[in-house]
Amino acid sequence: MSLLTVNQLTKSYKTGTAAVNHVSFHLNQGECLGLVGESGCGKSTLARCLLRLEDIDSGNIILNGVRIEELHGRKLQPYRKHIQIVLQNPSAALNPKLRIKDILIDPYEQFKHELQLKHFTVPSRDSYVKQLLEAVELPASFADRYPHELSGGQRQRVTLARAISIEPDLIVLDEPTASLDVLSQGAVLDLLASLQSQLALSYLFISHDLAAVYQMCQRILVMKDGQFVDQCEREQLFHEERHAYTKELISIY
Ligand SMILES: Nc1ncnc2c1ncn2[C@@H]1O[C@H](COP(=O)(O)OP(=O)(O)OP(=O)(O)O)[C@@H](O)[C@H]1O
Repeated sequence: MSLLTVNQLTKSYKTGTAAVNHVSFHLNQGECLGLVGESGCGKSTLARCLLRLEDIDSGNIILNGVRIEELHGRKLQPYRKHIQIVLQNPSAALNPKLRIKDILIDPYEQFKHELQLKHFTVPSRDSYVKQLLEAVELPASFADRYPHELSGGQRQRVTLARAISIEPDLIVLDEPTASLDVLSQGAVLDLLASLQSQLALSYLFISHDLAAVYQMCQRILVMKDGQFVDQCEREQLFHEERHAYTKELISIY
């Protein structure tokens, strides 16, 4: 079943041509959909449009059967809890002045009146934070630390814990392992896969790293200059009939 359907989405900035240009795709419930393309092709812009962090020029974004592209403010709020995002740089994503426990409780505080959690329970704030840290394989004692007291890989686990805390349907992973060393990258990818099955999550997995995309995703979209030039099932990624641009990306990585 389609969780997210995007029709002819276009977004341009005042400074140039369309960063995302008439893009259409769907993402199924439980799927990990890959999005690859070189720097500047429009991946993050598309991600921000899906999160409604940007207004779009035209097109539709349909989430769980509801058109959300024109919703604003309080009307958009109920849909925000269905999509979360994890960004490349966990240091920038975490407020340095807050302890990890306060960072992790924040989305819950924001949405608690409309949440129906199936996996986590909230008998107390401490217990909930402990469950979240456990889910991303961090010690409970990290609750009292500040972000700068964690390694890059541990900080990325905290951003993941925050993203899963309200059990969204979809997480947009925008280069989630790009700032990590190779060992941490592998560990975070394994964790993402295990969280996906435990929490029945769907992912839009944006990455330069074709090996990671191949490992994680069932289907792959290839973007160039704001448009999709190719798409395929995972098994077809290295096939001869791929678009010349896909082959170029494969040859680089
Ligand atoms: N806020 C903005 N104002 C003006 N132009 C922007 C803005 N954000 C992005 N762009 C432009 O839109 C295009 C797409 O950028 P975007 O960040 O979406 O690419 P990307 O594929 O995510 O790149 P990367 O992999 O390097 O993050 C680029 O030409 C970029 O310069």
